[in-house]
Amino acid sequence: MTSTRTLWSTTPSTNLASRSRSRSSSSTASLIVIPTPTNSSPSTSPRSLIMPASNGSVIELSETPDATKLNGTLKKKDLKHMAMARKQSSPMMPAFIVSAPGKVIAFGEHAVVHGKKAIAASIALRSYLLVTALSKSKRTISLRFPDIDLSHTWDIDELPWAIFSHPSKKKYYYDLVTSLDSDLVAAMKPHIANVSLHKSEEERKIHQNSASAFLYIFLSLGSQSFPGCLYTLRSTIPIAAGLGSSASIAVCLAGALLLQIRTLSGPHPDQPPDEARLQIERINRWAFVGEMCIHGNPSGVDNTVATQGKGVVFQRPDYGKPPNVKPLWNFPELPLLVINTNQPKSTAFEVAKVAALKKTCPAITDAILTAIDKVSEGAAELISRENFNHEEVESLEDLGKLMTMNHGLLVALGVSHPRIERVRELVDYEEIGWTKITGAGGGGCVITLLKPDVPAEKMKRLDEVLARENYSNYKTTLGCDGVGVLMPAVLKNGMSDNDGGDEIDQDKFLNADGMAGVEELVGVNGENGDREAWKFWGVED
Ligand SMILES: Nc1ncnc2c1ncn2[C@@H]1O[C@H](COP(=O)(O)OP(=O)(O)OP(=O)(O)O)[C@@H](O)[C@H]1O
Ligand SMILES: C[C@@](O)(CCO)CC(=O)[O-]
Repeated sequence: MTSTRTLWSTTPSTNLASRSRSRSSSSTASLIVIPTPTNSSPSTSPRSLIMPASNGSVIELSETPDATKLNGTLKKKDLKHMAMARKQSSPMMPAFIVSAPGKVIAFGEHAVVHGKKAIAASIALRSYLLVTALSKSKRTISLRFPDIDLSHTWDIDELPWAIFSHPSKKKYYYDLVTSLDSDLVAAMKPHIANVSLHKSEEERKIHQNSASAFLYIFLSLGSQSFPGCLYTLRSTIPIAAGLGSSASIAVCLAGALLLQIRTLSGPHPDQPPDEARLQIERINRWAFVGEMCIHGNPSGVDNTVATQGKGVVFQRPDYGKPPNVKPLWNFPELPLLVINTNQPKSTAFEVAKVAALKKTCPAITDAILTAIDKVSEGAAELISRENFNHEEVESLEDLGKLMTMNHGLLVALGVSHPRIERVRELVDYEEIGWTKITGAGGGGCVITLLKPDVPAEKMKRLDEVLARENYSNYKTTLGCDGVGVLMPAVLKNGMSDNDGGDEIDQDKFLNADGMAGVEELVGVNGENGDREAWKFWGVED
C-alpha cells in the first residue's frame, strides 16, 4: 500500500502534493498484440497477447498454451475478444506511459560518488514518458522533449546497429553496465552531433545529453527490426535543480525500452516481490547507463531511488559491482521545505569540481568525505530509532544538527553558492530550522528542516524575502512510489465505470498546460484519487 509524506511549504508554492491511492488493476480500452521481442537475448519470451478482461484487469495470453498466464478472471466475452485478436494480429503495441519520481538527497551527496553512504527519498514531482508506436511502414524514432524544446528524428536503418550488436560489444537487458564503451559512444557521435544544430551551444549540449541517454539505451537494448516510435516526455521536476530530473527521465527511458522489448512481465498486482525486485533492478541498471550519458560519473543513488521509490540508504564502494541499497520503506514524514535558488547548475560540473579537489588536496578532501560518511551513518541510525519522532523537537534537533554539519562539509568541498548561503542565512536568522544543499549544489535546491510550531509571522517574513529575491519553493511529498506504468495510455479522469476512459494521445499530452496540466492529465494521483490504472512494481517486503 502506498503512503505519502507531506513536505511543508511556505507560500506561494507549486503545489503538486499527491494523494494516497490503491494499487488495484486498471480498466483498459484497447486490444493489444505485442510483437516478438526485437532483442535476440537468451531468455526472451514467446509472442503474446495482452488484453483487457471484463473485470478491468489485464490478461496476458502466451502463444504457448501451457504458458497461458491469466492475471484477471476470464469471462465469455473476453474469450471472444481474444479469438478476434488472434485474427487481427496487428503488430502494434498500444501507446503507454512510464513515470518516475524525482528525489531529495537528505545526506551524503558528493561523498556518495566516492564510495560513501547517502540517504535519499523520492518526491511527488515526476517525469512522464508517452510511447506511441508508428505504423509499420514508418522507420523512424522521434524524441519530443518539450521541457527543453528538443525535437529530433532518426532513421532507424541509418543507426549504427552493427557495432552495438557485435558479439564483442553486445549487452543484454540483464547485464550490469558500469561504464560507457568509448567505441559505442564514437559510433553514436555522428547521430548525436546533428541534434539541435540550430540551437546555441549551451542548449545543444543539454539536448545532446538527453538524446545520448536515449540513443545509448535504445541501441543497446533494441535491434534494427525495432518498430518506428514516438517518445514524448513531460516532467514536473525542475530541471538541473538538484531534484534528480536526469535520473527520473533515465528511469522512464530505460523502463519504456525494456517494456518494448518485452523483458518486463509486470507490473501487475499478483507479482511476487522477488520477481518485482528483479525487474526493478533491470530498469535501474539501464537507467544508470542513461545517467552516465547525462552527467558522466553518477553514483547511481538518484536512479536507484527514482526506480524503487520510498527512501534508501545507498553506497557503491566498488563501481564494478552493484551498490549496497538498504530500502527505507517508511521514510519519516519530515517537515521539509524545498527551496529552489533558481540558480542554474550542472551536476557534471560540480562532481568534476570535487574530483579535482580530491586530486589537488587528497588528504583533506578524503577527511571531509569520510566526515560526511559519518554524518550519513549517524542520520541513518537516528531515523531508524524506535523513539525517533518527526513531530518532536528533540528528534528534529538531532537530525537538524547533522544537516548543518553536512552542509558545512559541502561548503568545504566548494559546492555551495552565494544564493544557497543566502537561504541558510535567512533561515538561521529567523531560527526556524536547519538548511542544507540537496543534490549537486552550485545552485539548484536547498532543503530546510523546519522546527515544529514555527510562528506564522516568521514564515511569512521568510516567504516575502524569498519571493522578492526570486527564490521559489515546492510543496510536495516524500517517500512516494517509484517507476510506474500506464498501459495502455488510457485514464478514466472521473468518468463512470461504464465509460471506456480517455485515451492520452500525443496532442493531449503535449498540450497539457504546464506542470499542473500534466499532473491533471496523466498524474499518478488524480484529483479524485481515481488513477488506479497506474501500476507499480510491488517491491516492498
Ligand atoms: N524534462 C526533461 N526533458 C529532457 N531532458 C531532461 C529533462 N529533465 C532533465 N533532463 C536532462 O537532464 C539534465 C539535468 O541533469 P542534472 O543531473 O544536471 O540535474 P538534476 O538531475 O536535475 O540534478 P541532480 O543531479 O543534482 O539531482 C538536463 O540538462 C537534460 O539533459
Ligand atoms: C552530487 C551527487 O552526489 C548527487 C546528485 O543528485 C551526484 C551523484 O551521486 O551521482
